[in-house]
Amino acid sequence: MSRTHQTLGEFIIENQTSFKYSSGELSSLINSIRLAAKVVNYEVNKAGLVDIIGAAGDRNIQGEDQQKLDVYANEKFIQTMTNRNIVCGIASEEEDDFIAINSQDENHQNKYVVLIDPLDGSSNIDVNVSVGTIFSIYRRVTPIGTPVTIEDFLQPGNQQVAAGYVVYGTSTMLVYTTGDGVNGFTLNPAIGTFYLSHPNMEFPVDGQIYSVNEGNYIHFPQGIKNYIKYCQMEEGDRPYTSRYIGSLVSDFHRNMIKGGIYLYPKSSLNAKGKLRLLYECNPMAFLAEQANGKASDGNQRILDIQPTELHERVPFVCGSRNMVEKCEEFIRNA
Ligand SMILES: O=P(O)(O)OC[C@H]1O[C@](O)(COP(=O)(O)O)[C@@H](O)[C@@H]1O
Ligand SMILES: [Mg+2]
Ligand SMILES: [Mg+2]
Repeated sequence: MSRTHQTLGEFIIENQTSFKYSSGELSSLINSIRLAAKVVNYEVNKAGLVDIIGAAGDRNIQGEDQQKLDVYANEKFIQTMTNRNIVCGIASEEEDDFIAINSQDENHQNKYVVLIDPLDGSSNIDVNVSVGTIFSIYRRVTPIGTPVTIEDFLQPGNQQVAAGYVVYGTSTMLVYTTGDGVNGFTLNPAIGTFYLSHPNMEFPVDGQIYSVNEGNYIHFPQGIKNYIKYCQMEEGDRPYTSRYIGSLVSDFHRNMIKGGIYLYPKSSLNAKGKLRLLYECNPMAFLAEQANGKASDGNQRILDIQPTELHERVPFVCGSRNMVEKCEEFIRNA
């Protein structure tokens, strides 16, 4: 039987040369993320049967109760990338500070740092709703063979060399970009191989879905309230459909396929919104732009924001280009 789908491994090798810094190092890094994703997927799929659901008992630096699967996924991704000696530094939602990996060893020639949200959508773990992993990759800016510093992590999103996510849903998919479009790979669990199932993914420029936690409506700025009302009005192709899974990865993935907008605005509850710039908004914004979509904080392009802290938050508006522009218009005119 001739195989119709290319494997992720074949795709990585075939496209290695189209990557301007191509030395095989980034390919090995994506491969190690692929491996860790399979290990985490195995646990996610049997969450409920094994002691992997519920709180782990600790809080992360953001004051959130860490779920057991947050901790497990964090360990697996860090372990895999460290064991394969493929990065010089890692920052994670579940780690207070960045981790330097052998970077002070002058023989250590690794150039990349990775920022990761090991388990996205933690509130959905125990209720069997899809969750994800998000990753963002940069070339270090400090000299090779010297210890990585915070500078290597606080780079604006427009300096990312690769970004992606894994969605653990009805099927498990790995979706990523190296700045040359966005491609999606589906895991065939029977043989543990990812196959190219969604080549050249693109946001439709317009959509009919809006994704926001309307439970926070009264706390939203007037511009956001006006935009939500606009989405709900009987006019033209509206009202749009409201869909909110509560896992950024899953809401983004659906909206990229069907057309839609995801909002996590600032509010009187969270002056800067909830989502983290470095390992949630920057990677999703890079993917969105590579898929002909758009991402901003309501005013400024996410990828041009200069980060100042590892776990800083920003308001997030992301999705189909025309929908994001309409939302920005409401914010400007409020
Ligand atoms: O429950 P809320 O306030 O609507 O927040 C949901 C959002 O928070 C997140 O769960 C934050 O991510 P983590 O689960 O990685 O902390 C997003 O995935 C999701 O979009
Ligand atoms: Mg998250
Ligand atoms: Mg998380």
